[in-house]
Amino acid sequence: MDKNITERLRLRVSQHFLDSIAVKQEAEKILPAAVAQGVIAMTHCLQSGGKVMACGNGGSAADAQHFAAELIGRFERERQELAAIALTTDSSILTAVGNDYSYDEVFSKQVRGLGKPGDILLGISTSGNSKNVVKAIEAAKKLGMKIIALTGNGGGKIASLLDSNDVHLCAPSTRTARIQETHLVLLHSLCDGVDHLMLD
Ligand SMILES: O=C(CO)[C@@H](O)[C@H](O)[C@H](O)[C@H](O)COP(=O)(O)O
Ligand SMILES: [Zn+2]
Repeated sequence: MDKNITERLRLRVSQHFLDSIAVKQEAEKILPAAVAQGVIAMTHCLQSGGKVMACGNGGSAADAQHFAAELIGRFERERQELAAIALTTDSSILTAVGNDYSYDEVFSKQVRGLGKPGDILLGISTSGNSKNVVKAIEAAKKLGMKIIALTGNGGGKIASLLDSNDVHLCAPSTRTARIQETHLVLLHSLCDGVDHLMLD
């Protein structure tokens, strides 16, 4: 392998780490209090018989699934199963609703089908503008659900839909990869906080 290529790639990787660290350091200054609000809301919802529904596209779909797995399975410690579902996993629902209605409706129809007042919608969008997440939030709010939104890029359209009952965790970056990396820390912080309130 050409030494120049190796060196160029090594520098790019170093820069990814440095950029990711910088966004996380900025996030640490502005987001912990809002995460605490999210933890309290989620714990209250779960202990009152409610559930958390999570959605997002692409990497954020993976994040939604990752989060639901840690509530149903476990995070770092053993505890009871917690009611969480990712709205990104049923390919029959996703293809039928996408085909018969619109891809914009794939999450909102599940929210209307499964959601109850007191449940939480965890909506994840790095741009804050994905229409299917926006419509899911609109549907959830109509049902009396609370929203925990993970966004970036200033929050996009999603920011304008949220009110003081909701929790907005906006990663301070415009770059999708950096926002997603910060979202993972936020999701693990939510898991850790719920475990802390339930187990300690
Ligand atoms: O994971 C990545 C890029 O890192 C992509 O798959 C990305 O998630 C997709 O482009 C999504 O469709 C972006 O949607 P959003 O985060 O803006 O709502
Ligand atoms: Zn995890």
